[in-house]
Amino acid sequence: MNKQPKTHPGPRFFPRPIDRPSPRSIGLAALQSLHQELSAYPKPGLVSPVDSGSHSDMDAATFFRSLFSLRGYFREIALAGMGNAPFAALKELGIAAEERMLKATRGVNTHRGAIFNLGLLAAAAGHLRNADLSLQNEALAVVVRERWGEAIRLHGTRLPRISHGSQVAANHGVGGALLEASSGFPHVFKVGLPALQKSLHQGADPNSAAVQCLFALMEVLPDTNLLYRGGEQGLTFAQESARAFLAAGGVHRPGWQLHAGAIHREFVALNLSPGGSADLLAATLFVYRLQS
Ligand SMILES: CC(C)(COP(=O)(O)OP(=O)(O)OC[C@H]1O[C@@H](n2cnc3c(N)ncnc32)[C@H](O[C@H]2O[C@H](COP(=O)(O)OP(=O)(O)OP(=O)(O)O)[C@@H](O)[C@H]2O)[C@@H]1O)[C@@H](O)C(=O)NCCC(=O)NCCS
Ligand SMILES: Nc1ncnc2[nH]cnc12
Repeated sequence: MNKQPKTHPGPRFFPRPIDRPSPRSIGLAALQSLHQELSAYPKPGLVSPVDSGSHSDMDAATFFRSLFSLRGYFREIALAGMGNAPFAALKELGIAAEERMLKATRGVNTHRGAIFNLGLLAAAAGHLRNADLSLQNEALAVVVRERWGEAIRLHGTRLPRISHGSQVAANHGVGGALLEASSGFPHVFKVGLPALQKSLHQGADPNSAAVQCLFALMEVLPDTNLLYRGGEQGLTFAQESARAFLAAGGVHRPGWQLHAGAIHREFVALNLSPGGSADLLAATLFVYRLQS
């Protein structure tokens, strides 16, 4: 009999897992990403270990306490994603994490956006791991959009109209965190990730690449924190500052820290803070870690 060499039946039959992160490693990656976002400097108007930017009610220590309170949450929500949990179950975990965060910070909102954004991405990572599917390309985005997108939209219509985000939605007609999540984090996958990867590829160190990524997000994101504090004028100012920084070469220009530092001081003088962009920077760093 003519013996044929054994061939691999191909990916259709054995979707070869490229990456199978455990819930524990997903949780760790989320915390590391939030820590990396906090440490990045200079970031316009935002809190870092160097200063509190435009925030009088919090500093880096507040963020560390907040991070400590979230240490079990991302692992738990990844596990829920592995168990194919519906959005209602994820929401319960998110609300409980928000309560722990507010207790740890004595009522200051440090990580509400991150609990929501990175929580959904962690659940998506758990879901893909359970199905033995790769996390590469836009797989995480597709899971969030297709599994939970509709429920997130519905959740948004039922929220009490008291949050800053919902006031901005009513006054300026932008969708903020809810629209970003329900549509599968387009700013993370189409803006943040390419900017981070390109900057690293061009030789930037991790801190500089994170700052470059933040400016790329700020240039285009309808950031509800900027709109809440500065109205349309504040958002436009922030987007134009980011555009000018990037057009001048961003972090790839020698001495870029002086330019970024000057923008930081302008934001502080105007009491502006791009909190939504900072959250999406953390979400981008998280996706990058999961895919690396
Ligand atoms: C669904 C919720 C997250 C509620 O969202 P909503 O839009 O109603 O409102 P906010 O309470 O304003 O929170 C949304 C936060 O999301 C971040 N964000 C802003 N723009 C965008 C964007 N375009 N895309 C993605 N994310 C965005 C941002 O987070 C950062 O800002 C927070 C600080 O904000 P604030 O309290 O307004 O503080 P200051 O500017 O300092 O105000 P003052 O000092 O002047 O008072 C900080 O947390 C950053 O992370 C937005 O603020 C949610 O509440 C909800 O439903 N939660 C329960 C469900 C859940 O979490 N589930 C998780 C698993 S599914
Ligand atoms: N570093 C930071 N400073 C202020 N608000 C934020 N929201 C998320 N990260 C932040």
